[in-house]
Amino acid sequence: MAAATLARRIGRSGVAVMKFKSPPVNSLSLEFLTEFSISLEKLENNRACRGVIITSALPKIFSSGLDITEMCGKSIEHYTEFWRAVQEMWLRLYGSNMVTVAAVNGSSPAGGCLIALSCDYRIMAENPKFSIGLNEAQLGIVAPFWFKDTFVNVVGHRIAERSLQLGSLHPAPEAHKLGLVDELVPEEKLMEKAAAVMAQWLALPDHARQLTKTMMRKAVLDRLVAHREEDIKNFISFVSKESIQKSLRMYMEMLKKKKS
Ligand SMILES: CC/C=C\CC/C=C/CC(=O)SCCNC(=O)CCNC(=O)[C@H](O)C(C)(C)COP(=O)(O)OP(=O)(O)OC[C@H]1O[C@@H](n2cnc3c(N)ncnc32)[C@H](O)[C@@H]1OP(=O)(O)O
Repeated sequence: MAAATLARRIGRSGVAVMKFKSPPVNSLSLEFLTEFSISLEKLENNRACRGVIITSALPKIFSSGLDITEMCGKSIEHYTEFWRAVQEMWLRLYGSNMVTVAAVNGSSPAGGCLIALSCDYRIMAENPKFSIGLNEAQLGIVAPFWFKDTFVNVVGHRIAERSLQLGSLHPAPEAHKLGLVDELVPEEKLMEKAAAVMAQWLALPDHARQLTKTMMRKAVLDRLVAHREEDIKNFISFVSKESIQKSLRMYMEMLKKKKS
């Protein structure tokens, strides 16, 4: 597999850097999600690793979100496997005991935004051309409850409600103002800043920080664990509707037309 790549820099600092590299836009295919989850699991089980910085190896794009082609014209079995992989990735990342820092070096719509929101801290390149948000409504689809819960836990109910209903993609300065990202820095300083933030978080005893993180996130994680099969059924019934398939096809066509 060659989708998400992991530069193994778990030196004395105990910090790994994971760089997404799945051209052209780091879309989250089944293969990508599977590799990402396996990489996270390996790091989680590595006692030498206490933190991970997640970033992109591609210019201008952190991740374009779920791979829309995985949700178009496929079988029920495929939708089931795909959605389980999306859930798995989120459960691992949001529930990670490691310190997780997103160094958002490009645009990050929908599932890409979810990855950033699931980290402990988000630093974004201060380029107003880069945007981030849960734009599902713009595609005629609905962000699942656990995307919404993750968003609410970062920005609060009112901002999440407005942003979700409008399917807003916020340019970096606006995302910072809303609290969607914690800091903006010049792109060339992004990794340096991420390492500094990581060092600050790792200065605390792991057990206290981990128990606190669990306390803050457990209810939201438990909700998906308790409703996992129901959530898969919901996804299948939603994505199998002809009206939704039509919306997704039109959106893909719009992306292609935008180029020409
Ligand atoms: C009950 C619950 C039910 C449903 C919930 C489902 C939840 C879904 C969450 C999601 O994540 S949905 C995905 C949302 N993603 C987007 O809306 C992003 C769409 N992409 C873009 O806006 C742009 O591509 C970009 C800003 C990321 C990059 O722009 P640019 O650099 O100009 O590249 P292109 O637009 O030319 O794209 C290159 C190439 O990649 C294809 N592509 C882009 N995004 C996706 C994607 N998410 N999935 C699959 N393919 C994607 C695009 O069509 C181009 O393909 P070509 O064949 O024309 O080269």
